Amino acid sequence: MTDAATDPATELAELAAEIARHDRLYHDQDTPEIDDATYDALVRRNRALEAAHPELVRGDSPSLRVGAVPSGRLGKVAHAKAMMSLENAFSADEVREFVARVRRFLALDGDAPVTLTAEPKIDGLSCSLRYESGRLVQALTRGDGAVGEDVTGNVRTIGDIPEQLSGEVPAVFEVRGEVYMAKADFAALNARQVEAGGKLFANPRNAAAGSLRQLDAGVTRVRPLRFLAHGWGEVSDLPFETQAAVMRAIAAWGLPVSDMLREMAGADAALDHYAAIERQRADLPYDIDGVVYKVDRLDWQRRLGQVARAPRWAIAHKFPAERAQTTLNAIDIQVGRTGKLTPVARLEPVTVGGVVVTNATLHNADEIVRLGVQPGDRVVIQRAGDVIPQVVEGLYAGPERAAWPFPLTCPECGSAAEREPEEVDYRCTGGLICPAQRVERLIHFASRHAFDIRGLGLVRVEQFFHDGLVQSPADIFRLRERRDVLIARDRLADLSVDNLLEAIEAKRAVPLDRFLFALGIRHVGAVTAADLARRYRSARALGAMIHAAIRLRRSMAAVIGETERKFAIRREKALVAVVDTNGVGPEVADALIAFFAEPHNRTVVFDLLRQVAPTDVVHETRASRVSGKTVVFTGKLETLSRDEAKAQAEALGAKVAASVSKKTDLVVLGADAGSKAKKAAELGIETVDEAGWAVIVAEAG
Ligand SMILES: NC(=O)c1ccc[n+]([C@@H]2O[C@H](COP(=O)([O-])OP(=O)(O)OC[C@H]3O[C@@H](n4cnc5c(N)ncnc54)[C@H](O)[C@@H]3O)[C@@H](O)[C@H]2O)c1
Ligand SMILES: [Zn+2]
Repeated sequence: MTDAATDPATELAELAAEIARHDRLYHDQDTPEIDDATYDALVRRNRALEAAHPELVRGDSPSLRVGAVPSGRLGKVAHAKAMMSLENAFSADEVREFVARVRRFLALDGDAPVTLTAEPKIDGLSCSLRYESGRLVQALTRGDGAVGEDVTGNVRTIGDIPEQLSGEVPAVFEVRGEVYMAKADFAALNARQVEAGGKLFANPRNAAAGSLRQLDAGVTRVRPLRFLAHGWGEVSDLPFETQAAVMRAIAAWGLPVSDMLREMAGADAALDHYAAIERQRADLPYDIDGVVYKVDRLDWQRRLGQVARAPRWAIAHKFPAERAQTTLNAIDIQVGRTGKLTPVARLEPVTVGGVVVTNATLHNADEIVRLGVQPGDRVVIQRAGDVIPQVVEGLYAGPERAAWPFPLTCPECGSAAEREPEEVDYRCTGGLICPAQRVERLIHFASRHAFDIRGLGLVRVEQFFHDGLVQSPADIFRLRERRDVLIARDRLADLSVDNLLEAIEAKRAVPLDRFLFALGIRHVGAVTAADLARRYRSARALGAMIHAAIRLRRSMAAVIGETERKFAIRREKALVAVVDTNGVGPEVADALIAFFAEPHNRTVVFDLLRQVAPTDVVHETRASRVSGKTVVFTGKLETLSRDEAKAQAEALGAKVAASVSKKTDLVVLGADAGSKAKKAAELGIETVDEAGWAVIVAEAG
């Protein structure tokens, strides 16, 4: 992923892909790459963007999904009834609001209480056990909620789960609950793994998931897994009226149910039980991360129904973070894959909630100023569950002092670190040479809208990078000199080596806009690259403009009394005038020139220019009805791909936008055009169908 473009639609697309990737790593592969706090921050960002731009909510939005599609070697089976997730509450007020929402939804009057069940939220993985005539016939993991993995054989090795239920069990009854590992068993398992030189598990949840989802049930058998029931799926018959009554029946049939499950009248009683469970938390034999409340009456549950990924009649009340004091020993800067600089606090080790903490995040430069912290200070840190610890308070009380100087160069590559006026994060500008960013940039470079080198995707770029074959874009074009090395590698067959080299050769001449876009300059997306290419037409003309802009940028200095922010804005304005291109505003101009002002980047670009020649833009855009206008395509086009339609519009001098707004001049409606068509009608914007568009293209001079 690149950070070249930041319009909300692009960001939502990137978030959808990024969150889906972490869902796969966490839920499917049991190997999360990021901690839960970082993950939760992505989810929150996504929600905030969706709330601000409801029209941009994607079909594959993370807010509409549960877990991840199983990809492993275990058999996949569709759930008879979807398995859902839970909404979260983080405070007593949010719990009261949940109950108030239930009352409003059901239009309950008076103050008759809403009875809730309350029970611990166990940190394990969801499993659905299907009993037919009381016999266990199938066990499935949650998967993506619609399709789970068949773990029947594995589940049969778990002592808590009976083969045969006793008593009057409905003909079909799916018990749902949590497979988990007790804390002591987890510690013992990891100790055994150390001795055997095996893989260590990060936490009990991870160990439980890894142990249950084994191809060989023999492995599962020797892993100490447990089970607690907390609900049900498909049932042939449910002769009960409340959640609590069903849970009592499940217990009577022989399955474990939490002994802390209670029925409570109203939010306040439930909150008391929450406090009681929290007091016992540390002494419980298993990890819990909150308390789950459910509306007790089943007829009300049915009326309340569900939203996209969770029922309306239940909520998980998460435990708050835990805090401790310690000494801040040092502040280090970490560089992310997109060049973001994150300050990390190195701490005197301290135990918080049973875990030894040595690092905590400080988020960004502003946060350091806000906390007023410096190395040597006492600080308060906080962690919640598996969440990354953070510094939440500085305890320095001495005389006033200057803020800790945030480094203005990237610790990985020495390039300048810059921050835009409206942004909190500093970023490394050495995109093409910074080791922290290079793999991402190379993937972007070869991707479809950039150089479009077939066969050079993520996997190969990563291999080539780690093998030292490709460190910069120009190296890609030197691969032909390394044909022997490529062939000698066991991972590539001759034919595919030659196909790849051919695909690379074909790109020695590439349109100027693609060349520019491929550099992955912040804010220079495909559209901006095309604008610039059309304006300057040749790499030489573009280079001359950039050269002039860099000189101007160097010669500008802040005037007395001017803040950093004001100066940055004044500088951006001046650069916009030099760049002088429709569609290029201050942010883009600044990013573009900052990129080329960095000597390392210029070296990489010149090196690349020895290998490839960007082709000049020769075609004038044709005069047409839509020249200078903004066009939006929506729905499914029959005769054109989206890319081709966009190219046509651009060739006619039009600008293509992703969403309909007051600035839109024309909306082209494909089949099944949905909300955008409606919006166009509301705003009174001209629309044409695909045939109408073809006429406009044909008419153009
Ligand atoms: N670090 C990462 O990369 C990463 C990636 C994905 C998800 N996550 C983490 O996973 C969590 C989200 O996962 P989720 O969607 O499964 O939600 P969740 O685990 O927070 O809550 C839903 C689940 O709770 C379980 N549960 C436990 N006790 C229950 C009870 N008494 N009644 C009902 N259900 C009970 C059920 O299995 C249910 O599916 C977040 O905490 C997130 O941070 C982390
Ligand atoms: Zn760097």
